[in-house]
Amino acid sequence: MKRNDYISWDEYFMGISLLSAQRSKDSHTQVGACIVSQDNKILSVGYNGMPTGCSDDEMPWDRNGEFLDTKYPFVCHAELNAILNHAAGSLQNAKIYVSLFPCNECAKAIIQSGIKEVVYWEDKYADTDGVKASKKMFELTGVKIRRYIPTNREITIRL
Ligand SMILES: Nc1nc(=O)n([C@H]2C[C@H](O)[C@@H](COP(=O)(O)O)O2)cc1CO
Ligand SMILES: [Zn+2]
Repeated sequence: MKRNDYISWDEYFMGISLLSAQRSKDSHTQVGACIVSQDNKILSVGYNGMPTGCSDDEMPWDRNGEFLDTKYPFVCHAELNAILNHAAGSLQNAKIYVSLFPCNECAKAIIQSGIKEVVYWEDKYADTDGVKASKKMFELTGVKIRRYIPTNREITIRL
């Protein structure tokens, strides 16, 4: 008989996004992204981190202070990493599952790469101009945005 308590596609891809976020060295906000084709094949994953070659131990992780003493000019967002990690092929008509709503810079990269749907977990920066700009661009370009509805399913993975 067929097993029927298997996880849904949404749970699977959001779960991978949340697991990827666990790789982040950012102590304040860990973000994960998982890009999936129209027919539900995983194309790429990413999380927020310093550019390759910029040591996690030497780069700043602060949120406040002089701009150049903070993480902001340096850190590569989860969505951009996932897009750039997709070395070959097209992201046309793909979907991106993200643990945090994309900023305006990532929104541009999402649109330009051909991704057509954004499924997000959290939108804690909804009041910022960056996120407002993202929503404007997604609306104008017909990129669908959808909040992931938590199912409260608990999965324990003992590592
Ligand atoms: N969508 C996003 N994807 C991301 O990867 N990030 C990253 C950049 C920083 O490393 C961190 C946000 O830091 P904070 O301002 O919450 O301490 O999350 C941030 C956003 C928010 O737009
Ligand atoms: Zn971003």
